[in-house]
Amino acid sequence: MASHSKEQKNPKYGHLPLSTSGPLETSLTGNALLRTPYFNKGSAFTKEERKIFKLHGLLPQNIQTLDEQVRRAYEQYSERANDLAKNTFMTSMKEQNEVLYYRLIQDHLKEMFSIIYTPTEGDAIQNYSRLFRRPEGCFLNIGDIDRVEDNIAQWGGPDDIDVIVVSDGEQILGIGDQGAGAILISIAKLVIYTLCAGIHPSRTLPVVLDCGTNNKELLDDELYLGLRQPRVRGEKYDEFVSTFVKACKAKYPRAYLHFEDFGLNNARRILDKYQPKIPCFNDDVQGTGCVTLAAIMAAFNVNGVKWADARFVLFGAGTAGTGIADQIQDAIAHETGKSKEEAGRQIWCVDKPGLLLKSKQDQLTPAQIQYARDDSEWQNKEHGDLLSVVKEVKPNVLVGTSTVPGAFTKDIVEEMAKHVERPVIFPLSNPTRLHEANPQDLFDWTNGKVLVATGSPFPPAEYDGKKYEISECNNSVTFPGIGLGAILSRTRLLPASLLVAATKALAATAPAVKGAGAGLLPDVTDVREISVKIAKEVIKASVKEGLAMEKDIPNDDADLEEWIREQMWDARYRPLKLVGEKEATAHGRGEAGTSSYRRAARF
Ligand SMILES: NC(=O)c1ccc[n+]([C@@H]2O[C@H](COP(=O)([O-])OP(=O)(O)OC[C@H]3O[C@@H](n4cnc5c(N)ncnc54)[C@H](O)[C@@H]3O)[C@@H](O)[C@H]2O)c1
Ligand SMILES: O=C(O)C[C@H](O)C(=O)O
Ligand SMILES: [Mg+2]
Repeated sequence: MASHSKEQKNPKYGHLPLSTSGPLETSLTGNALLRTPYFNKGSAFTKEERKIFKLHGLLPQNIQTLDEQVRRAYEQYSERANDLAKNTFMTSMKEQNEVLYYRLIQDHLKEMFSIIYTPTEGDAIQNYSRLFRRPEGCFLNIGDIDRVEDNIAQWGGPDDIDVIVVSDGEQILGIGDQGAGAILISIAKLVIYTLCAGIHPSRTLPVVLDCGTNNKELLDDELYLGLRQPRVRGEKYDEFVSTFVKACKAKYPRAYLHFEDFGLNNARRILDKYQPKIPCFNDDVQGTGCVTLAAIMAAFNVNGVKWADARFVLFGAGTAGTGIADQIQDAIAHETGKSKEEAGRQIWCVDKPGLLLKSKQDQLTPAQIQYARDDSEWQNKEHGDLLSVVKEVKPNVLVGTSTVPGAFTKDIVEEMAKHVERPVIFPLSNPTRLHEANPQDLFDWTNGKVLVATGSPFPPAEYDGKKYEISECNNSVTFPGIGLGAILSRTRLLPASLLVAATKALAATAPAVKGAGAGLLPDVTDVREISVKIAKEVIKASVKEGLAMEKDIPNDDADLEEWIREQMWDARYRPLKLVGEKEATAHGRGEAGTSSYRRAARF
């Protein structure tokens, strides 16, 4: 056992273990208790609880186990006609009984991951205003900046929130501007934090920054729920983001801030501004970079390519593409001792106008500029399209974050396979229909030589009578563990060194070396254990950098892992303890903000 005590030593920054065992305290009874998803056990309330919490007459007589409830719920789920209907079923389940919701997913993780997350969540986001039944999360209005702090404050006291996921909805997956529907990406990412890293579900806060939308379909839709106006940009936008960040810092000083699916012109800029000031993370830039780098490391272990010689072509040099480029550049520099500038010369970025060139610098974003090539290298060489670049560069690795479906054509892939023995090809654009290539085609076009990973889940490919697992190279493999490490160490900042530690921890778990047919990255069913490993390395790196505010972190590796596991929330019913009656609040999170609810939520 880890040697920490359960007392709160320093209420502001010191030790506050996220214990997840023992009774939950609540003042709710009767219908109010049944309607509070965090406490509701439905038919699983025990005889004793039914008496104490005044539930007689409100439930059928038979008392059931969580397993029995899961069986029934799974039958209901299975009867839904399509993936989107399954997604909405799961949303209702979450609104009724949180433990049952998470247990149901945990027991059918492989099957349900794509329903509650990418790609089906993308469809739910596109249909947000049509499928809407009940609000969840915090909706901030750019027209009402003065209210931001009050709005944020509604989720409890300074110790009550561990992680905030925020999106402004401008670039949701590869489906563009989804306005207020972006609240669902914040919610989905938080579900993954809980599911994959045991982050306590009541200590999370999903937020959408509603800045308007430029999506004409939404603006024309009379049922659209967000601000019906063009996106606000410029100073007002920056003031909105900055007010939001300040409010988070003021109200929840211990919370870790995760930015998701911001537009190309804002994602990197916002990260660069806040990364030196608060513990924050941009999932599309950094999470994607970490998981892709780990997958490349795994691929190099299989095909024996050396970092010093490797050539990379990145197609779609936007938020994710340049995030990946940065991680690759750092890895080359670290592995070979080359300068960053030299390392960058092994990376070729292709975007809409073709290869990024220095002569076009004024059209490039600051994140792209460092990868722009000297025009002199390309005189008399074709560089306007991906095939020409592949012909010249002869890359070992080709990554797609372009949102252009089918962009990795047979010609391009065959050209790549002519020059390298085992091409590494990652079509990463989500959702599924936007992938640059289908993994089965990649196997067929390369005579089974390709090493592949994809942004969304795919079934195994088959070649020459053999099955090949297709690993999901999605930031969901990394961000939960990074968040867990950041939260438990209460890291003051999240600099690159902590992300390097996370990437190495993930790469060390790669199964591909174990034999042909295995994927490059671990399977989603192993993700909780992988999150422990990632969190452990993030925590150690935070301590090493002098950034950890948590004082009670065990030194010994085994103790540290145990300490992490102990604080991970798990979907099971805990005994309830009545502590003085009150009514539930309207927003359905229980008595958020009152001490009894919060005590209950933590202990
Ligand atoms: N697998 C993952 O974990 C993961 C993570 C983040 C993003 N993504 C996916 O990557 C894609 C891009 O996301 P983003 O946030 O970087 O978006 P973005 O808008 O910031 O970047 C997209 C880039 O692709 C370029 N592009 C568009 N059309 C092109 C074309 N015809 N040729 C070449 N380049 C073209 C754009 O100019 C832009 O630079 C999305 O589909 C997203 O779902 C996947
Ligand atoms: O949300 C995902 O599935 C991954 C990534 O953050 C994306 O924007 O595509
Ligand atoms: Mg994203």
